[in-house]
Amino acid sequence: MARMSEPSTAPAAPHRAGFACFVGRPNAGKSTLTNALVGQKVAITSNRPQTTRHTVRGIVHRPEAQLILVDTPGLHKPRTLLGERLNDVVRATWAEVDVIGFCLPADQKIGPGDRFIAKELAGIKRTPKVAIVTKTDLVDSKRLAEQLMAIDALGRELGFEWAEIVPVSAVEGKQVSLLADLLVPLLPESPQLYPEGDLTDEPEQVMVAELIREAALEGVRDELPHSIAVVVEEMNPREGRPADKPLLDIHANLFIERSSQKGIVIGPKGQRLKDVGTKSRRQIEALLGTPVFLDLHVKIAKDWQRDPKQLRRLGF
Ligand SMILES: Nc1nc2c(ncn2[C@@H]2O[C@H](COP(=O)(O)OP(=O)(O)OP(=O)(O)O)[C@@H](O)[C@H]2O)c(=O)[nH]1
Repeated sequence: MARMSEPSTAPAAPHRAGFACFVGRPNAGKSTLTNALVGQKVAITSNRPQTTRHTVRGIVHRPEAQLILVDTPGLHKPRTLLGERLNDVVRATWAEVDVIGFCLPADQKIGPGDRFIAKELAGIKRTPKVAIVTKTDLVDSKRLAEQLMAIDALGRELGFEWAEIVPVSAVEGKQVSLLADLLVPLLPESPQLYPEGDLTDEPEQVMVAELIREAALEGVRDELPHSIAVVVEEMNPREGRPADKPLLDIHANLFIERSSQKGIVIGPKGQRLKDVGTKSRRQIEALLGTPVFLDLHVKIAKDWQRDPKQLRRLGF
């Protein structure tokens, strides 16, 4: 039966936009859920804990809302001063977002690691907290019901109430879009914060560019102290690769200021540039956890340091 479209007299719901971050102990399924929500691989997943080393954002675009997902590194029991500082960074991220999603795997009892995080969450009063039971495909409904009740009890025990408790399976795509539906009303009224079509703000590209720049500067820092800029133009998974043998194509330009610097960067018979490519490729592979094909070109952007337009293009 076709639905008649009638001119709407009700005022349009206000557009909402804001930030959400998923927290939870290692392996709770945060990255997989981010990818499922955004509908494209943006974060780094693996079955080893702690692969998410830096903030990765994915953006869910809807006509009425924009949900920006921030993936924070995990909070850990601090054993060192550095550990404490890192936790400060994590807490600062939590306090800045509009909603926090606390991921708890359905197939594991709430443990000390979860309690540690939940206690921290209790200290962040103003931000709404949504409990997300992940990996529901791994358990039966009885176990799921037990987990939902345990989570409800945990909130009460710590003196706060979950804005929502949502079971999802990112792998089966179950309730993933419902989760987005429930997160959106918790965001502030706001116009779009990112242009349509931006799936991530690509912090990975920035880090990749930085690794290439570091490798390119090695040994020539004195000759070319600040004259090298690197821009990652494209970063795409190679099509047609088997799932267990992915390859990431990265196209990057290495900008120098003058043609006289070209020889230094490229080296005799191109050997230096080759070494820079090999070295940075290894580091990029270690960072992203995937094999990489790196296509590196040297370009001249005349006096880019003095040209505001060029500087902006080069990401400064
Ligand atoms: N069966 C099932 N497995 C899942 C689901 N979501 C995640 N996993 C698996 O759980 C493991 C951890 O998932 P990640 O998304 O990397 O977990 P994370 O919380 O981001 O982990 P860290 O980066 O270590 O903090 C991976 O092996 C995923 O494939 C799910 O919905 N169902």
